[in-house]
Amino acid sequence: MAIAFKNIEKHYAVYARPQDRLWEWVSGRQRHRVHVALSGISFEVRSGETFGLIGENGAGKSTLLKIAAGTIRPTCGEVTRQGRVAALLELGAGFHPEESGQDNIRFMAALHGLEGAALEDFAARATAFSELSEETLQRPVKTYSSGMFMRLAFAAATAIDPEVLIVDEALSVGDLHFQKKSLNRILELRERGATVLFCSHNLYQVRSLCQRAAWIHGGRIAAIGSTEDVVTAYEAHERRRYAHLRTDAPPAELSNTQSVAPAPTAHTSVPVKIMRVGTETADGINPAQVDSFQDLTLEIELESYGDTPFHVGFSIVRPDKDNVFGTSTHFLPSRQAMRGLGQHLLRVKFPRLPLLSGQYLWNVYTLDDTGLQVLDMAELIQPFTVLNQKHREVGLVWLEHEWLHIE
Ligand SMILES: Nc1ncnc2c1ncn2[C@@H]1O[C@H](COP(=O)(O)OP(=O)(O)OP(=O)(O)O)[C@@H](O)[C@H]1O
Repeated sequence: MAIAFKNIEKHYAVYARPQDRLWEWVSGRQRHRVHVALSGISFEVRSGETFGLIGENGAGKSTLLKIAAGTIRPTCGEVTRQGRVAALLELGAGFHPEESGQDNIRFMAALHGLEGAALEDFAARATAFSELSEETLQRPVKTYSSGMFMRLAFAAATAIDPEVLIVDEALSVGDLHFQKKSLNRILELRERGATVLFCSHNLYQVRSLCQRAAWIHGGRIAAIGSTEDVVTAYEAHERRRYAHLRTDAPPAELSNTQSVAPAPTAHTSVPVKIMRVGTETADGINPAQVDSFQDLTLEIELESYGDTPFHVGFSIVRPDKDNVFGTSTHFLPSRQAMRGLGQHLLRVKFPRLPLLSGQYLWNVYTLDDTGLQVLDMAELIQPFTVLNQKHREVGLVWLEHEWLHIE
């Protein structure tokens, strides 16, 4: 066991106006309401496992991570940790804003009890990892951009080779290069046997990284167990929650090719951008209306702006976002990433498309060489209708089957 939570409760006093806190103190009469952020949380994170926390905004994930890291105390209950813990929670928490980056690194090392050669080694590794210039490292950290702050925070937190790493997804800000570097560092620590506890809204990442997960809902554990079971339960809940947004009509105009611009990611520098997604049927007739068991080809046009190795993934989804089928070049036995500056054209053939009647859309992704980090995405595009006029089966897909006559 690396972290154990036992009956954790966290209550916050919420004041309607800031001055109410003072009035309460002066008058001795309660002027706040109690917000229960966490209640009845008991579970263990096993040594060496990667454990994910998922849930809606405000569910209590960050609060639980802070309790795990010891930066806040639970109102009641107990948390125990084993091993060297590094926490990446609030950006630069624990840094002295007036001091330089370099001094802050040394201060962090001292906090971990390092001295002499060990301290120098820590400082050298953190400095190298941060990729901040000599000039930047000599400036007070209060002058840093949030990206610089993050580099320093991540570098200083992971330079101790933690046995337990606690990461809040708030840290997935910053440029793509550093995000990838941080992710690789987390994977490296994990490979060496570190325990990782992290929260994320990126369910793809949670599925790919975590052995187990917990879904926190309204401050309580709604589900805990194998990642697939927990994420599936959460997705079902999200679908029910957004059921009123369901539509039977495809959201966009039907056309057989859809340009995808500008890049829908938050990043300005997308190394491998999705330029166009199109479909083709064997008979060349309107690919926005496909018959069941007709051949269909998906065409994905990409542009790579450098030599970044990448993978490509897609999924076929229903208008309510239910995944029908998804895969990626990362799942191919060779796992060989693509690379090369310039345009790339990929074709995916679906011989005798086994989808039955209904509306479907495509999600297309470019991913890094680990298949974990999404570089660019085009979601809910290129709607198409499948008509199953020649057959009478019902459902989403036609499954291979055989009727066996027993008697
Ligand atoms: N210092 C605080 N004072 C009062 N309420 C707080 C405080 N910190 C958090 N809360 C409340 O506790 C609840 C849980 O917050 P928390 O940040 O843990 O949620 P979260 O699951 O991490 O959300 P998100 O996904 O948006 O980051 C929220 O309702 C939040 O408003």
